[in-house]
Amino acid sequence: TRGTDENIAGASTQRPNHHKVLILGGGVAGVIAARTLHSQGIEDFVIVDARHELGGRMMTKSFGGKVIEQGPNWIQGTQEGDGPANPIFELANKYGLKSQFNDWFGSVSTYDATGFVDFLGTFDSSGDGFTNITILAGARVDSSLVDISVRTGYSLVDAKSANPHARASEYYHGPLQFDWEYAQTPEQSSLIAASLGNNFTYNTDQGGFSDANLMSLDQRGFKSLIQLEAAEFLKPQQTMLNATVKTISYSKNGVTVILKGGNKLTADYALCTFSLGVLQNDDVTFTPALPGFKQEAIQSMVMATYTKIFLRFPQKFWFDTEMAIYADSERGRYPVWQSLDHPNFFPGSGIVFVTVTGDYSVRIEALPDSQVQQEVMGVVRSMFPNVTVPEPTEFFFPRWHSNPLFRGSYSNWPPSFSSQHLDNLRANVGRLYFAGEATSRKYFGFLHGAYFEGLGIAKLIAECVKGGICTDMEHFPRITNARPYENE
Ligand SMILES: Cc1cc2nc3c(=O)[nH]c(=O)nc-3n(C[C@H](O)[C@H](O)[C@H](O)COP(=O)(O)OP(=O)(O)OC[C@H]3O[C@@H](n4cnc5c(N)ncnc54)[C@H](O)[C@@H]3O)c2cc1C
Repeated sequence: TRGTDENIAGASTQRPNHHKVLILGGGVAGVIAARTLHSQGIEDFVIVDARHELGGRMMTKSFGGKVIEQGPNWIQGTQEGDGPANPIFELANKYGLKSQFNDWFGSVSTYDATGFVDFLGTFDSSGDGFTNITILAGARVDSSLVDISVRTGYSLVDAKSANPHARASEYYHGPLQFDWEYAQTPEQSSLIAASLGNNFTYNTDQGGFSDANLMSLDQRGFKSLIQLEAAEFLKPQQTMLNATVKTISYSKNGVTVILKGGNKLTADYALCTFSLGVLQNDDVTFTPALPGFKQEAIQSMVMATYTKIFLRFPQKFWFDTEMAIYADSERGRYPVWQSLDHPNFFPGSGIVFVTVTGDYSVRIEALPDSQVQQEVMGVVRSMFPNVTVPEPTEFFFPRWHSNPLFRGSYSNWPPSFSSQHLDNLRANVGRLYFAGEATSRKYFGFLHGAYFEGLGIAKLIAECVKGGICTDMEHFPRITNARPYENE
């Protein structure tokens, strides 16, 4: 139990309190930042994390005799030929991660409140608007037009979802694979950022990796790839686990961090990789308060929530496809189902899970488990009216939005967030730097976004540490309108 808040008190003699660099947070961004410093010959750093292990949102759970993923599950975009590779895919190959291609579009059954109803025709045609909406977004970027919401974009390309079947299809994989990917609605999301984000990851013509989604089934957990990578270079004194940061003081000369329990760490530089949600919720106090441009950026990006609800039954009674869509009259009500009791995944496990997102996730987190279970079972029974469905033997869902170490699952870019806001979200303040999935302009929301940000920002810090040029990252003190609202 190295480095708990309690035992650090007596550890001041064992470990120095001053370092060249403090890496706050040991998720993908933090571990890759540490590896980057190490590869630049900088060893005087320590990763500080509140949890008992590295990996951050890559978090597992034992459920129904299997190790299941509470957080990320898929390598989104892999590699085509010798094109650019998703670095998470490269780590998966390096560590022999057990994974399986997940057929999101070709292995789908469709249901509504009356039971099985074949609306695959509607589902397939809901993908047709995809090209149109990304073309629309690209044209707006080329002409420097302002951003609009994905909903406005859908309407402009005439991809209007008029009934529950169409709305459930849109939720799952409408033109931009919507809520199920972005964890918020088309109304809440930026057309430009969602379109470009999709292309940079999935579209090989636009520099993307591939359109494949590889699902981790590894019983060491998806997290094992980042933990194994860390084990290759980290020395025991370079991690401090079970250590919660309460206060970060920063200046042009250095950074001081106070942990829960009162212990103090100082450093020449610090990299904060805490989630956007943590920064938004004042879980950590900054002294001095972060400057206005930084606070506006933090509060303008959105921390969305994506919730997988797991159920285990004595035996399988459901669809034989990998996926199913349930079209409720209320959009976003228990819409996307995945069978883990499938020959490709965990046959014989009796496990199925359903995903909800955005405001619906926040809603269910406020309810007791028993009520959520009751609602979910109501849906299951309406999907399978001819089956006597028993209660599940196990039921679980994580509460990402309420978790003080995350406050949501990943960021989503709203239409009111400008490209300059992203620069401001990324920018350093004094010797305090920021990195994580939310600071990635191209790959926000993804594991590879966290990876590239950890890498890129740690390189900047390494240049500073090594005494090279250390300039402030570009930021915009004021983001202004092209035209004033009052023109008289
Ligand atoms: C439900 C869910 C599903 C997802 N699905 C996918 C997917 O399929 N594919 C994909 O590519 N991405 C997916 N993601 C996104 C992916 O998990 C993230 O982009 C990535 O893990 C973020 O890494 P990070 O290093 O930026 O942040 P984190 O992993 O959040 O790391 C930050 C660390 O800071 C620590 N911390 C926070 N506050 C404090 C504090 N006060 N003191 C000390 N430590 C603190 C945390 O414990 C954490 O370890 C999913 C995420 C979730 C939650």
